Amino acid sequence: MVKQVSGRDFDYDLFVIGAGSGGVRASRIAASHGARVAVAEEYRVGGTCVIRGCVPKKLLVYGSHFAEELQDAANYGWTVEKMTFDWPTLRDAVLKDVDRLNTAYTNTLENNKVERFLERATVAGPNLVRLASGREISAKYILIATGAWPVMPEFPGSEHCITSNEVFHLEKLPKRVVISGAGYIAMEFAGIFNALGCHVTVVNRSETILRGYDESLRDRLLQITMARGIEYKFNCPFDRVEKREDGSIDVFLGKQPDPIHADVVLVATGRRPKTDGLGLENAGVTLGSAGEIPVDDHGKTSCDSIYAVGDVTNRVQLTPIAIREGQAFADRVFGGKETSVSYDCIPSAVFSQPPLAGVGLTESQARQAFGSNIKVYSSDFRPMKNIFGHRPERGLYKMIVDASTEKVLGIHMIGPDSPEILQATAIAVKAGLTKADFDATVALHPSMAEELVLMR
Ligand SMILES: Cc1cc2nc3c(=O)[nH]c(=O)nc-3n(C[C@H](O)[C@H](O)[C@H](O)COP(=O)(O)OP(=O)(O)OC[C@H]3O[C@@H](n4cnc5c(N)ncnc54)[C@H](O)[C@@H]3O)c2cc1C
Ligand SMILES: NC(=O)c1ccc[n+]([C@@H]2O[C@H](COP(=O)([O-])OP(=O)(O)OC[C@H]3O[C@@H](n4cnc5c(N)ncnc54)[C@H](O)[C@@H]3O)[C@@H](O)[C@H]2O)c1
Repeated sequence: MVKQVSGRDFDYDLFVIGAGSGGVRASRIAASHGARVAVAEEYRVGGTCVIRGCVPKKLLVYGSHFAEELQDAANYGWTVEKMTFDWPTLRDAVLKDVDRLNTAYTNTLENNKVERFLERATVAGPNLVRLASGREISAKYILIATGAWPVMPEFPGSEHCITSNEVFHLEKLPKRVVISGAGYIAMEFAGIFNALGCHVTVVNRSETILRGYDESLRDRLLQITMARGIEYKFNCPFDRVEKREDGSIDVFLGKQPDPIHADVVLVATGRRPKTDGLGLENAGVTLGSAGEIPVDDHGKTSCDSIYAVGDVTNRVQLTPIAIREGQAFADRVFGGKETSVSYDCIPSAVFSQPPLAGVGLTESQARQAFGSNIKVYSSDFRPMKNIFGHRPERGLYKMIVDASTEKVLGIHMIGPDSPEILQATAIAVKAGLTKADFDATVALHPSMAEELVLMR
């Protein structure tokens, strides 16, 4: 059933700008409700997650993790004669998979009869979109799903640095990598390059890595990655970057006279909503201080005919959220369903090595909300896999519980496979289960996940 679509007054019922996670989902669902939908994409259908984010990143994590598996293999009786790694082979295989997904997403749009314009689009009015070719198209609704873009702070020589956009295309594996930032992208690529044998230096302007994650897990990650050879420079803003004649790069930090020598400098200092030059002023939509599009609970902007979903709204920059927002928009506006997105208990993970993952309140967030009326359970253990592999690294699981109701407020973990384990656990936290519910569940032995039902 199509709601509120007034027949043929407009070229389309919905025009979506941006064919990424949110835009593709919204287009497909709106079309399935009977809407006439078009989408514009200026780069490649699939968006950040598929083309230069989650998917190629995770494949590089898998690829680099073989180093650890191969080192440990000898303990299991394997002889690995000569361990060599070829970056172009991994890079090209990953890029080929990106091509496959790009085609799959394009087919999805085609199969759902969503018209595609492979060019940049801007907003020309409340119901009008202008394509780069100059063509103007009218639509009853416009959905902005243009995502975000890497921030490159201003410092001399920034043009010699790369961002996550370029990191998937490196010609050769660098010997020395300097990474600016200590958030998701920095920690994930620090792990990838370190595992592949590069010397990695993480430079951060503060002392905090992975703000928002539980402190004990962050400390554990820091400890393990330092032992693995990653160097950290904290409270060190970039002063300038200079390129030498041999193509290598000198990174000067703060007032330190001696530079760090690098072959690649990756800047991972956050992503800004992609609204520059989008023409939103033509529809009276004003932007927030970070360049984001402010929206109400249903994704509606200050203009009744314009909605926005995903990273461009700068709420939670995660793919499953962009997808949910796109789905909820299409179901509500074109399917007549009163749906909205719940932002409570969003599970998230950092695919560092080892990975960490969390859902719900961290210990310090719970203390802020509940004072001393919380209980913290933890399991600090050495995974069987690590013992056998002669790895001293320990896993750490934490459960934060409301002392009055025994309700589990948050679960946080670092250790092998923690994102896989956390996804299932997040169901229990979202459902509001108690510590007693966990305790009543029989352990699945031997596993790392059994620690969750054995915590004291
Ligand atoms: C390196 C990296 C790793 C990540 N890893 C994860 C992860 O593991 N898990 C996770 O949940 N999230 C991850 N993310 C975040 C995730 O990719 C984003 O949250 C998600 O892609 C946002 O979806 P979106 O639809 O809002 O925007 P996008 O997917 O960015 O899509 C926006 C699209 O709009 C297009 N566009 C922009 N402006 C215009 C215009 N004017 N005209 C036409 N087209 C336009 C862009 O080209 C793009 O294709 C990662 C991000 C990065 C950068
Ligand atoms: N596994 C995942 O789910 C995943 C992976 C990658 C990215 N993402 C999403 O993409 C977003 C962007 O990732 P990110 O790592 O670029 O951002 P981030 O917000 O995670 O980290 C940014 C880092 O840069 C530092 N920083 C910020 N401004 C700076 C400046 N001007 N100079 C120096 N340092 C500065 C911050 O202190 C922080 O350490 C994330 O917030 C996340 O939502 C998710």
